[in-house]
Amino acid sequence: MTHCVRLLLCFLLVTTNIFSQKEKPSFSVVPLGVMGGIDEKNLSSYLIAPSNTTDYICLDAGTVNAGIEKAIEKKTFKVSTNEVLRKYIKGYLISHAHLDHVSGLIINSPADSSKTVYATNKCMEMMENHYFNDQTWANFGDSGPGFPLKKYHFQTLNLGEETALTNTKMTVKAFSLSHVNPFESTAFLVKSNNDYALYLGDTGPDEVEKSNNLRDLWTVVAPLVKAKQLKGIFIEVSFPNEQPDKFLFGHLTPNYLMKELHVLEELSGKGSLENFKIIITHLKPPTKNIAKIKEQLKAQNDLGLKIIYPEQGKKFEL
Ligand SMILES: Nc1ncnc2c1ncn2[C@@H]1O[C@@H]2COP(=O)(O)O[C@H]2[C@H]1O
Repeated sequence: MTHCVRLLLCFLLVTTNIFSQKEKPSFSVVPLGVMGGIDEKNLSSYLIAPSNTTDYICLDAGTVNAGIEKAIEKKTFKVSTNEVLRKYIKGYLISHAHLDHVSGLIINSPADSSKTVYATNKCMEMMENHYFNDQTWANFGDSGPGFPLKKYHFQTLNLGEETALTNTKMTVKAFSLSHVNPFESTAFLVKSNNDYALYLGDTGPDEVEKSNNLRDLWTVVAPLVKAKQLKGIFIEVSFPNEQPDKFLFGHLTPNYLMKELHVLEELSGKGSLENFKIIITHLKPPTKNIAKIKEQLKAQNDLGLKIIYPEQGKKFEL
């Protein structure tokens, strides 16, 4: 073998290795529901697991059963609906107690297996007092009113504290969001090995909510963006830019999303969001508004974001 050929082989080996390392995914995501209303078969709910495992945590649970069925139809899962529900889903992280984020959990609870439901204090109180209260629904939890059936362990998350997600190798940290101040929603920073995914429940922009919650969150995750450890951000855009601030109801538009992500970029460094994966959640019907949101985001994407529109039942990697 000539010297040149040896050099070429070395170069190929090194570059293939670099590229394969760079592209190695950390998380598998299966959206069970992606819309911000009104279709009850397709409301906010995202399964996330370390890549190549079926140890999923469900981020919000607006739609569960219909989403699993769609995933089976799309050949994402090759087992029964019951097996996905009972065995693959190891727990639920609930961002806030609005019905479009919890109705799937409530309706599926009689058929579910024993697992943990994680939420911050106020959200947990609302779920206990208004849903799993032995009146509007049987109390499948292990605390709260009536006769707790103890199927679910209700685990309250302390803000900013790293908490293990039982039966997975992932952990989570919760951060407060504002969804029509003073009503709170939550962002979840999920960790697997040394990589992270950030999921935001419904949120308004700081400017409209008169809050620092998003700036505080960007400050926490900016070093992870810089270090390329944050693999993607799930964030909502509910309305097109034409929606007046007074009718935002604690949500974002393309203008406000881009404003917020510019704050993140200021903190993480110029160019740091190029090709960064932003998964757009909670698009609200009608269809013409959704088309408008997509056009506006495309036109306003001056950060070079890789914008992803998740599809119900279709798996993707981060
Ligand atoms: N004051 C209001 N008037 C009309 N609709 C509202 C009002 N507050 C909330 N909503 C709607 O109720 C929905 C509840 O879920 P969302 O936060 O996704 O979006 C909210 C709005 O679409």
